[in-house]
Amino acid sequence: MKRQRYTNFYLCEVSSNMVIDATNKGNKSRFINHSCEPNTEMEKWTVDGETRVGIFALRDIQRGEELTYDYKFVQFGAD
Ligand SMILES: C[S@@+](CC[C@H](N)C(=O)[O-])C[C@H]1O[C@@H](n2cnc3c(N)ncnc32)[C@H](O)[C@@H]1O
Repeated sequence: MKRQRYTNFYLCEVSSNMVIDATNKGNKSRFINHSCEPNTEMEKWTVDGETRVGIFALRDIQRGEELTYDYKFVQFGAD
């Protein structure tokens, strides 16, 4: 990815053995940016034995307002 000069990353670690990679394909939630004061949060549910991930509002959100959530960054390496 570094070699191809990607600057936006679309990886979401759901659990220690599950990562959603929305680099090439995904729903609109792939465009939600990070904020330390987010207006949404991500919740992980188990429905009929399957893992589901949902984005839920933390407060009223105005029409046209950017959606954000806290990525809870984990840095791998210096770059
Ligand atoms: C899941 S994508 C979010 C959508 C992306 N901004 C886009 O335009 O496609 C994650 C990437 O967006 C950028 N990003 C997300 N939140 C940011 C922020 N608060 N400040 C600067 N860049 C951010 C980073 O490049 C990150 O790798």
